[in-house]
Amino acid sequence: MANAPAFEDIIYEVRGRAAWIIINRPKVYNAFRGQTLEEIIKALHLAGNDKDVASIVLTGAGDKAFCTGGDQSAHDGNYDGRGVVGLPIDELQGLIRDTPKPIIARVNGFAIGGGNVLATLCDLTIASDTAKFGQVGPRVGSFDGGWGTALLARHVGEKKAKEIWYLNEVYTAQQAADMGLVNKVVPAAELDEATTKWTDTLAERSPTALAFLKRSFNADSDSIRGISNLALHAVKLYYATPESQEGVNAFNEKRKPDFYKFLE
Ligand SMILES: CC(C)(COP(=O)(O)OP(=O)(O)OC[C@H]1O[C@@H](n2cnc3c(N)ncnc32)[C@H](O)[C@@H]1OP(=O)(O)O)[C@@H](O)C(=O)NCCC(=O)NCCSC(=O)CCC(=O)c1ccccc1C(=O)O
Repeated sequence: MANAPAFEDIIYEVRGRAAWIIINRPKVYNAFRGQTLEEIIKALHLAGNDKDVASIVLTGAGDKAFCTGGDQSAHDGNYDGRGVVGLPIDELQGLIRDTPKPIIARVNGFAIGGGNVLATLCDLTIASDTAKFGQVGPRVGSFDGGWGTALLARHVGEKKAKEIWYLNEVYTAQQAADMGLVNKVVPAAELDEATTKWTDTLAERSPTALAFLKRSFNADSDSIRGISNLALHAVKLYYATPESQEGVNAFNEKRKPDFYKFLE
């Protein structure tokens, strides 16, 4: 690939007519730090502007995780990068919607926290039968009050979205498909073949029709962008509190958080 930037946290590959963006931090279950998001943003621009690329696949390395959200070991009341909470997360989330090519989440393991939000934002989701989905915010001192709640509720309905966020259960790929969070579940061994079948089909479709369809679907839910921005600034204030820090510390210390003292 000519002039491809050097990446450390991701792998960027063009396979046929599809660009594959693979989060490559398996030791932390493909959790992201500031640099990871910067690299995904660069890769999306690269793929979006490449005339040989018809669609984009976002996935995680290995078989344990798609992405488990923010790297809790790089979270000290703020993450370690650029942006409102030390992550350019709003920029990435907006870019997933604004890139005019279809983006497929290939979910190969845990899609948790901010990783679940990334899958929620992708145009299509294909999952291995071993994948697991869930939200953890109230357990680890975080929340996504924008795309992660409002767009999720459009996919699964508001009662289910509340259950996901309030109870923090882990759902199987089939349960996620039944609730509308996943388009297709395939045996783990067939995940790449099934993903490639989709990207081959997308490569045969009219790119202009696909781009207008994507913009059209987005136009209807774009008011969530403003809510997301507001919620990001709210979460910044929350991250500065001992209550949020109790959640992060408990995860890093592998113990249950003690939130009782914060009840008002
Ligand atoms: C994913 C689990 C449920 C898996 O559980 P289990 O199978 O028991 O494995 P573990 O032993 O827990 O984990 C294995 C190994 O991986 C490490 N790890 C896992 N997840 C993370 C992580 N997120 N950060 C760092 N490290 C992680 C874990 O420590 C283990 O390492 P060892 O060295 O082997 O001990 C479970 O792991 C789990 O629940 N993980 C927590 C996930 C989490 O807390 N994620 C962060 C949520 S908050 C977030 O994502 C916000 C970031 C963000 O994008 C945002 C910010 C502000 C506003 C909006 C957003 C937004 O998301 O939109």
